[in-house]
Amino acid sequence: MYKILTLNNISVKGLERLPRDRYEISSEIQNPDAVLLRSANMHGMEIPGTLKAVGRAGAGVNNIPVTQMSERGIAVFNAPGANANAVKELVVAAMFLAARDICQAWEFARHLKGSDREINDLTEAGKKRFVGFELPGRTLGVIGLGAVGVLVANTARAMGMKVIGYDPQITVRSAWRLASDVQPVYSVDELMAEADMITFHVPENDATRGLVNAKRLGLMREGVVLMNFARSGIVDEAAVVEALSVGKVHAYICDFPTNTLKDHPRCVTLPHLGASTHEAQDNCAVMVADEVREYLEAGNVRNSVNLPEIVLPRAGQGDRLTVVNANVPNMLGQISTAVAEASLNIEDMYNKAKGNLAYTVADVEGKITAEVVERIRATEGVLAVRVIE
Ligand SMILES: NC(=O)C1=CN([C@@H]2O[C@H](COP(=O)(O)OP(=O)(O)OC[C@H]3O[C@@H](n4cnc5c(N)ncnc54)[C@H](O)[C@@H]3O)[C@@H](O)[C@H]2O)C=CC1
Ligand SMILES: O=C(O)CCC(=O)C(=O)O
Repeated sequence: MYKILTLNNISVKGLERLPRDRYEISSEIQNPDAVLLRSANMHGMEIPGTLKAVGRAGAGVNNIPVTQMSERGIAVFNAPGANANAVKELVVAAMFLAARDICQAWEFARHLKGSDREINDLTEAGKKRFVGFELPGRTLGVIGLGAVGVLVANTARAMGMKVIGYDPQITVRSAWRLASDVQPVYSVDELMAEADMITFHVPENDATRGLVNAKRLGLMREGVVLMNFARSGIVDEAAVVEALSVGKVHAYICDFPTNTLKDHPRCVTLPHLGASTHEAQDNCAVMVADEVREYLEAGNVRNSVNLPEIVLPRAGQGDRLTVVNANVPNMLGQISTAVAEASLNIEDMYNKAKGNLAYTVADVEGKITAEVVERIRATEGVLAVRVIE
């Protein structure tokens, strides 16, 4: 029986992928084989010695101590693209919220007092405060052209906007999907200087933290609109509030309320709703549950952020050995020697590296003994060993 610890509510559609005769799932389980979560913060959490996999039902993994997981040979999975449409739709909504001052106008209307005639008079007198602008012809800058950024860029093009994009590590898959008339720029500064509206779709990491700061705000056009549905840390909030207060930034719409932002009249903060649609929750949960199940039951790796992609069809009737190890020389030699010296023939084998880690899957003829496992486990650089019958 595999034990799954959930740290957030995971859609039932996803949990249904883990059959109850093989999986015990609870938010309080001890000694879990895997953790499933959404935005729960795993930093500082005691990592159970039994843990083999972490499944993030979403895109961003900055709430997971990935380095620490890698050091223990624990696979971390996510659900790339599974919530991208949900985020895109909210970003498109944000563009209209900002262009037409919809939240501010609604707030004005909600506070009107008097008879309906008086309210009508106040409405007609007050509406000039909310004259907006239209999107066609405006320039949208998209930083990060991955699953979300590509959808946002393509939709903005379809709405008649000029779109410029920056992503020095764009994948071939994203490049294929991106509308051909989205124009690339080659630096963040260039994008910031040329856009009327800017949207961020990058992970939060050392390279993107503080991406928007006072210096960069100085490069932007007067009355620029900023939208952040990526992570709060990529924006220096104090600098943005200052720029909002002097009118340099027309509006900041984001998914991350803080005390600095939530009451500012030109800032709209939503409660991290980007992925909060039934469809996205189902998509993410199904994708990540399938990935974790395939890893636990077959040792195959799909969509891991720290292990290489390895999907090896099962060869023969014998055991499958899986080893996570440091990506250093002679690991494969030592693993296969341990197997060979136990007189086990390897029928099929796959080894691949990703960053600091390497992963090996080997199907052998016959049973792998506890002695072989212990020998491999004791090898310097080996982080995790499993035998799948
Ligand atoms: N508000 C919400 O509920 C959600 C927020 N997110 C956030 O949005 C981020 C992006 O999501 P996806 O598009 O699904 O991820 P993705 O991994 O498909 O795309 C991220 C893109 O950013 C690019 N990138 C990385 N560093 C960059 C840099 N320094 N400058 C420019 N581009 C850079 C990558 O090359 C990649 O193409 C996630 O990491 C997550 O933090 C994602 C989904 C939901
Ligand atoms: O699960 C959620 O609601 C948050 C989604 C998110 O932030 C992500 O996928 O990176």
